[in-house]
Formats: sequence, structure tokens, C-alpha cells
Amino acid sequence: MTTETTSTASVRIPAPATPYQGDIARYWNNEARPVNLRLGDVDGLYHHHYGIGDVDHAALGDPAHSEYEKKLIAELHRLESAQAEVLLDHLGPVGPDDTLVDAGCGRGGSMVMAHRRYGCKVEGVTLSATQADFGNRRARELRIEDHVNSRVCNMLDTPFEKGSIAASWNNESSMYVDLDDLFAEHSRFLRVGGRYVTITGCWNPRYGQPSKWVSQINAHFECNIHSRREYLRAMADNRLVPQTIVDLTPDTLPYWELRATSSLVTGIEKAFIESYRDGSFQYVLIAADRV
Ligand SMILES: C[S@@+](CC[C@H](N)C(=O)[O-])C[C@H]1O[C@@H](n2cnc3c(N)ncnc32)[C@H](O)[C@@H]1O
Ligand SMILES: CC(C)=CCC/C(C)=C/COP(=O)(O)OP(=O)(O)O
Ligand SMILES: [Mg+2]
Repeated sequence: MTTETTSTASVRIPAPATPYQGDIARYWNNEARPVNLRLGDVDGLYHHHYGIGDVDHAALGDPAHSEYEKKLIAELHRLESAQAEVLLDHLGPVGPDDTLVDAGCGRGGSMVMAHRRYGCKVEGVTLSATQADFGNRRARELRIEDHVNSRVCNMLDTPFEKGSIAASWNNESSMYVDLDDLFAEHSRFLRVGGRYVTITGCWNPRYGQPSKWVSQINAHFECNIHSRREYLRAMADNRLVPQTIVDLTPDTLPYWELRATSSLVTGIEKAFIESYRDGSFQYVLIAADRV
């Protein structure tokens, strides 16, 4: 089912592997929310993930000031980029000759950051041709297209050679796939001793089952949030051994509380805030060694 069906400015578009993947491709092809585009416009790094860290209230200043909304957007963007920096901190030693894989790369903001930090190649895969075109256009504008490349490709079935990749990650993209299939593919293309990192939202087994808030988030994004237990079990089954697990829930709440006050709200803020507060949902980073 990987017949090429069409192509856009810079990418080949294989047929979706499943009807669900076709739905997700359409979802991201049509996505143009101001909360993502206006934040990306701040410095040209376009993210589709959330923020962590303390809000800088001094930088925000007086809410009555005419420049406040602009400052608020810059602050939300700063927290989202801080999230990506923390993910990159956990990739382990990476050199300029290495290649990294961003699985579910969105518009490519994290890929640019990884290349700037390590000078390495970064290969991104997304189901969305719009996103891959966007990421490749940004890479050309930044003159880093020889190092940063996005393609339309199922992250469960990539063209990367066995053992060829130094490190790889999923940043808020693992809730769209079966975790066994996902980690089998990372494990295949990662070299032994390589590093895998994910930042994800997962439901908390201590709560019992997915809460109504988690169900709302799934419906909002057409995704299927896994439990923390599923992550650890699927990693263990696929030669990925957790080295670091960080509960980022307390670090992401300030981002959501700030976002809920902005003009760019999308309606999903309450579900994140309530589920993080009631303990049914957690925002975690897991960094694992490929053994
Ligand atoms: C919430 S966005 C995260 C984007 C990016 N990681 C970031 O931090 O900005 C989810 C991404 O996962 C991608 N995705 C979902 N399922 C996928 C699959 N099976 N193969 C490749 N990409 C997939 C979507 O196309 C989208 O780019
Ligand atoms: C933590 C979880 C469960 C994430 C689900 C995946 C997702 C849609 C992430 C954010 O994308 P986005 O930046 O496009 O979303 P928004 O428009 O809400 O900012
Ligand atoms: Mg966003």
C-alpha cells in the first residue's frame, strides 16, 4: 500500500497505509490554527507541541498595555521552544556526521533546533504533505536544506537503513500509532547505543482508566492517548531501555494556565488543565538507550 499517488512542490506522497492515517494526513494538511502560526512567526521556528517552564511575568508586563498580547504570544512560544530544548538535551552525544530522525516532525521547528545545536543531518517524517512542504521551504530559506529534510512517510515504515541513526524522537506524535509497531521501527533504524526520546501526554494507570478529559483530548485531535504503562512495556519489548523518565506535568501547567488567558485559545485548554490537576493525565519525557 505504499504506491506513490501524487507529489507536491518538494515531496512525494505515498498512499496512506490505513484509512486512519488518511484521516490524520487530512487533519494536518488542513491545520492552520493561529495559536501555532502566530507563535511560529515570532522567530521562524514552527512547533506543534506544548510548552514547559515558569512564566516570565516581568517580561509580560501589564495586561492592560497595548503590547501585552504580542508579549503573551512571544512568551508561549518561548515555553514551546524550551520544551524542544529539553528534549534535545536528552539525545546524548551527537556529532556533525550523525543523522537524527524526527518521527512525526510537524512543521519542522525541532529539526532546525537540532541542526543548529549539533550541525548534524535531521530527517523528518510526517503524514502531511503541507507540513513537509512547509518544513522544506523553511529549510531552504535558512539555507540548511542539505541537512534538514522532511518527507511524507509513515513513521512505522521508514526508508532509513538498519542501525544507521544516532538518535531519534517523537515529540507529541506517538499518540497516533501503535506503540509496539513504533518502537520496533525506532529500534530497527537506531544504532546500538543510540538514544530514543519522547515527550508525550499519557494517561496515568494510577487513575484507573482514561478520564473524560483524556477522552476529550482524543476526540479533539483524533488521536489515541496511551497509558504510561504501555510506553514502558512497549519499550522493554523493543530493546529500548529507559535511562531517564521525567514527569513534566508540573512544568507544563503554567503554559496552559497562561494560554487559557490568551485570545488564541482553541477550546481544549480546560481538558489539559483539569486532567493534569486531577492526576488522570501526565506530560512525560522518556529517554531510552537502544541496547
Ligand atoms: C502534534 S504534531 C507534532 C509535530 C512535531 N513533533 C512538533 O513537535 O512540532 C503530530 C505529528 O505527527 C505526525 N504523524 C502522526 N501519525 C504519523 C505517522 N504514522 N507517520 C508519520 N507522522 C505521523 C503528524 O503528521 C504530525 O506532524
Ligand atoms: C500532549 C498531547 C496529548 C498532544 C496531542 C498531539 C497534539 C495535537 C499536539 C499539539 O499540536 P498543536 O500545537 O497543533 O495543537 P494546538 O493547536 O492545541 O496548539
Ligand atoms: Mg500548538
